[in-house]
This record gives sequence, C-alpha cells and structure tokens, in this order.
Amino acid sequence: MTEEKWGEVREGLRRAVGASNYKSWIEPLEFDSLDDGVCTFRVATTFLGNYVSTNFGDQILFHLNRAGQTVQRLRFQTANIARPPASPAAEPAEPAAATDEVEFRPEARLTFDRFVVGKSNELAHAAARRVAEGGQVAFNPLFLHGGVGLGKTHLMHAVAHEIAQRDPSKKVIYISAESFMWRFITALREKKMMDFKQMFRSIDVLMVDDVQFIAGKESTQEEFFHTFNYLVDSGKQIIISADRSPADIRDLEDRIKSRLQCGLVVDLHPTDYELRVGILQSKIDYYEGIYPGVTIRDGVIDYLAHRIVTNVRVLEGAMTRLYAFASLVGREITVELAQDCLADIFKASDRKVSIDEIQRKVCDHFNIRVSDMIGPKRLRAYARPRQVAMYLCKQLTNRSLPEIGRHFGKRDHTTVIHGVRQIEKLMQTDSQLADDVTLLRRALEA
Ligand SMILES: Nc1ncnc2c1ncn2[C@@H]1O[C@H](COP(=O)(O)OP(=O)(O)OP(=O)(O)O)[C@@H](O)[C@H]1O
Repeated sequence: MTEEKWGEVREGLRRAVGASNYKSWIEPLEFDSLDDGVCTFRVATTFLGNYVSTNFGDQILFHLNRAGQTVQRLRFQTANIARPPASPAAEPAEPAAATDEVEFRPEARLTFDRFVVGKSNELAHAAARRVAEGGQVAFNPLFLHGGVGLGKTHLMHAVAHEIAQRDPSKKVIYISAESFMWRFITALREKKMMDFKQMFRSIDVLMVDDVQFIAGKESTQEEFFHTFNYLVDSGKQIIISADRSPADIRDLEDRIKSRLQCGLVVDLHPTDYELRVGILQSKIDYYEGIYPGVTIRDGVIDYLAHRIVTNVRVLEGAMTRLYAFASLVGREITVELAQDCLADIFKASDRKVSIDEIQRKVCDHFNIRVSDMIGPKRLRAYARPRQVAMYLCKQLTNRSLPEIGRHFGKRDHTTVIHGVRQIEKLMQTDSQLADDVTLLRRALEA
C-alpha cells in the first residue's frame, strides 16, 4: 500500500470516527508497511498504539479492506515520533505553546440528546444539565467520578454544547489534567507564567478531565489550586472528573481535596442491564448511518447487554466491530455472528468473581460470619448483608437466580429476586447503604 492510499483510507476514517477522534488518534498514525496481510503503523507511544487498536482497530481494518487492501491484522510499532501526549478528548493533536488558547470544540455526537439516562447515572446527568442551564448554580465545582467509560467526558462535552447554544459568547474550556500540567511546565520553562495565568483566568466554564493525574505533582497542584480558587471566587463554573472521589485520590493535598468536595460530588455507578440495553438501542441509528444495509436481528442487543458488563466504551467497541464485520462479509448481525466475532471481548468481560468470594467480602465488611449469612436467621443484622451479597452476585456473576439461591442455604430464587429488588430500592434512599455497596463492588472488581 502506498502513503497516498493510506491518505485516502484516512479520509474515510475521518468521516467514520468524527473530527475530534480523527485528530487525536488516527492522524498521528504513520503508515509503515503492509506485508502478508499485516499492516504496520509507527506510533509515538505504546499507549497510543494500544488505544487505537482497542477502540478503532476494527474500523481501520474495515476501511483498509474496503479500499481494496487485504489486511487481516494491524500492528503498532513504537517509533521515535515527536508528538504530544494523546488525549481521548477533543484537544489539538499538535503541541500548542503553553500560553496558546486551549482549543476546544466539543465532539458533535456527545450531546445530552445522545446520553441515555438510567438509575446509575441519573444524578450526574441532572447535575450536568443544571450546570448547563447557567445562571446561579449552587454547586461549584461539580465533581463527576466513576470507573472508565461510564460517560464523564460525554457529560462534560454535552454541557459545553448546551452552553454554546444558550450563550455563544461564553468561553468554555475542556482540558485533561495531563494537558494542564504539560502547559504549566512549559510556561514555567519559557518564563510565561503571567500569560498562562491570564489565559486560564479568562475562562467562564473550566472543565478538567481525569484530575487524579495531578496527584503527587506538587507544583502543578499548587497552580491548579490557585486557578481553581480564582475562578470559583469570580463566580465561574468548574466541572472536574476523576476515576474516584476526591477523598479517595491519594497524594492529593488535603486543602485541594476539601475544595473539590465543597461543591457537588456525584458518582457514576457501573451500568445495569437496562441501561446497557438502552444505550445499545440508542446507537443503532448511528451505526446504520455508517454501515447502510447492515441489519441487526432481535435478541442481539439483549445478548450483548447481558454478556458485556464492563463499560460503555467496550459496548460501543463491540457494536463497531459487529457492524464492520457484518458489512465486510455481507451478513446480518445475529447472536451467532456476535459469538464468533466478539469471543475475545466476551472473555475479557466475563466476570471472574465467585459467589464464595462475594459472601466472604460482604461478611468481612458487615462483620458477620458466613455461616450466619447463609443460615436461616432472619435478624436484620444478617438479612441485610445477605441481600447485599445476593445483589452483588446478580450484578457481578453470570449465575442464574436459582444457582445464587442454592449458595445461600438453598433459598428459593424468589427470595433472591426479593433481596436484589430490596437493595436496589434502598440504595435510592439510604446513602450509607449505597456507599457500602459501591465500595464492596469496587473491591470485588479490582
Ligand atoms: N449513558 C450513556 N449514553 C450514551 N453513551 C454513553 C453513555 N455513557 C457512556 N457513553 C459512551 O461511552 C463512551 C465512553 O464514555 P466517556 O468517554 O464519556 O467515558 P469516561 O467516563 O469519560 O471514561 P474515561 O474515564 O475512560 O475517560 C463514549 O463514546 C460515550 O459516548
């Protein structure tokens, strides 16, 4: 394949993945060679290669083959390419000077309309909407936290879209904490701190993604703290995201933790089955637009939502691969096709936690004995942890309800259903219980 051909393929990819993804992830790839069905690209970092392979590999394969190249596999070779750190967000791919305006155009598809709301993300969604409406917002900052691929970045971009629509004069900036640090260090080196400060302090809404990244980086934390204080004191809105709550970010100074906590801290919980179904259904139109003529059989969405429980990004990756593959081989998408085509994703997503492990962890947490949990006693002190464990078994294992019941002293599956529902209901009103369950879940998934 020639460089030129790759140029053509890239154009197709630009339309398929969107301008922002294209700039961050596809443009930095340098075509190296195509031998024996293996297409090799040079990339600046291993991370870039891995990310592209996981998230865009199927689309690249599809577009290469559609352009007449016979490619079965992609290979990413780390080479000495001078590139800035890639970020999954819509930041410029070329290294900007520390004091250049942060260029930010929210990704077109990341709007509130396309964000599917379920129990696990409804509070985060409502808070983001409230911030987007503007006016006096009682909580500043809004701190969104949760595991990977659960929609934090999506919500931030959605806020930016909404604000731009309501008041285009507002300066809304989204930046990853990594990029913030990089700009700060460069400004220090180039003795341009005044310009740096000026630039960040002229913002109306500042969004910082993955703030856990600055933990342990003392001078960056210090500067972040000053910027943060200045903006909040000037009545400007800040939205922060991280993979965990402020209190749980190690090596973050206490004064920063407490400032981050003084607004509204909202957790995006892992998705439940219903939300996964909703998200997959909402994406069908999008995929049908990219792969016209490919149809998906009833039952496939349910199957995927049941099998893939990790995060929404993986769900999307599975859909992309299915559509690309079905389009390539001219077949409709069936459960059988999904089984063939997604075996590796299913394997990675298969829950490995056992019922025994869940019971032990829950008992440790509530300080009771496993024999009491599975025994006949109905005291609240045993019944509640039992229901929590049943709920976690339903969420974290592929075991059927009767199987779960058998592990809890041969209880009937209706008892398990009752226990699961009870916990779901209580988590809405009892924040202590909700925290307990979240903590246990994270510990078991870790
Ligand atoms: N509720 C949702 N409805 C529709 N799409 C969603 C939802 N949640 C996540 N997604 C999609 O899943 C993908 C990953 O989401 P996003 O990048 O916002 O995750 P994140 O929480 O920021 O993850 P990370 O911590 O890895 O950056 C995106 O393509 C996003 O559009």
